[in-house]
Amino acid sequence: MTHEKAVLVLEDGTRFTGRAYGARGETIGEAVFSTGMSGYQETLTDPSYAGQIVVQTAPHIGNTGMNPEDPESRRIWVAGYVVRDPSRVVSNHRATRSLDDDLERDGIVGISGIDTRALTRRIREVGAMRAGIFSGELAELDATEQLARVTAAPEMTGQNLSAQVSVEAGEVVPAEGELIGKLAIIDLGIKSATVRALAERGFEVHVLPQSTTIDELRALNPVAVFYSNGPGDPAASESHVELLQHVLRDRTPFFGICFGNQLLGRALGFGTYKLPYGHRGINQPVLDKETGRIEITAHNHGFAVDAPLEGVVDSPAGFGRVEVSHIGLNDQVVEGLRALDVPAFSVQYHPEAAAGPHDSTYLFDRFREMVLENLNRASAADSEGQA
Ligand SMILES: NC(=O)CC[C@H](N)C(=O)O
Repeated sequence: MTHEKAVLVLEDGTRFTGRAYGARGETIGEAVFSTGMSGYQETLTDPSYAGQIVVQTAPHIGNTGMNPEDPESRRIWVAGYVVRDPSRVVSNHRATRSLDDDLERDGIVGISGIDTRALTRRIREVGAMRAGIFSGELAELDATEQLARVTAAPEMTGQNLSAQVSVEAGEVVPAEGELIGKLAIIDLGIKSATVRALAERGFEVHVLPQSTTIDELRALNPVAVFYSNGPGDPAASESHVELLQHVLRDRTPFFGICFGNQLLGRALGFGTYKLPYGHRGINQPVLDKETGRIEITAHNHGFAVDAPLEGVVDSPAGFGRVEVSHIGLNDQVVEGLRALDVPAFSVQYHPEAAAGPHDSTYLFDRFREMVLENLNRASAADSEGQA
């Protein structure tokens, strides 16, 4: 355990002095808190956290180390990491490394030993803010200069971060069991648990770069298109919204998760807005309006779709009727959308869990059913055409 000093500075001027943790140096990002008691490996490797300094409200992190099975992507993506009391001992039969090893390997500047409860309350009162962590020599930098560096950084609103996290070239994951067909995933920051859940349901999964064009997509001729979770502001992702509008016009079945839900909302003509401090954790109650069932779900979002919670409305962009399918019960936020005249739906939360409860895996089955129905309808129309 080091006693080297580190400082965390919020853009409202609040300062916390603690110990250096992970890599040394300086990092600036949006400070957000995650209430997950477990699953730090999945949180850290979720590309949706790019650009964010993650504060863990659970005080003791690192106990189970890092293992080769649980990463959600190829690296740690958080811009910075805040832990009250990092575990000094790694104790788990699956662990091959410590959390500290990976934080250092990926150059993640962190801070420990600060009052994470006070910090979380500050974020909850003021809202998500830009923050900086300074350690090594930079911990001694003048406080005014530290604050100036924080406020000079861009805010999360307006940022398009997809290119930073997406694959550069397409990757194919074979289907398990009976093959349904090719599924095109637009990789905006996909997690490996999502790819697995889709491959397990018979899709040959094509993970495509975020820059994929509609001509490239049509050339692949997929049975369906999927938009992943990912970092950044959905309002800054115009090219992905336009691509999705082509997909909807082609009537290719569509499913989206998290960022994918926000982009479906925008493609249908709704707005998106920034939540005061977002939802990040693994025990968020969500109502499925269709069944009346309440699911406990995994969340990680700072933005949300602005659509009427009740009733069926016309898509402002002309894609027919739409309804909000799921509602977050803590604060009545849109947690899912369903189009009634084109084969498309999405959820704002994480049915793939990783980490989190598995209440919502039925959504992958719903998607599979929708794709199969669409294929049956197309082949029935074909044989009618031949008769
Ligand atoms: N996990 C996600 O896909 C996050 C989506 C978006 N970046 C948000 O913060 O709301």
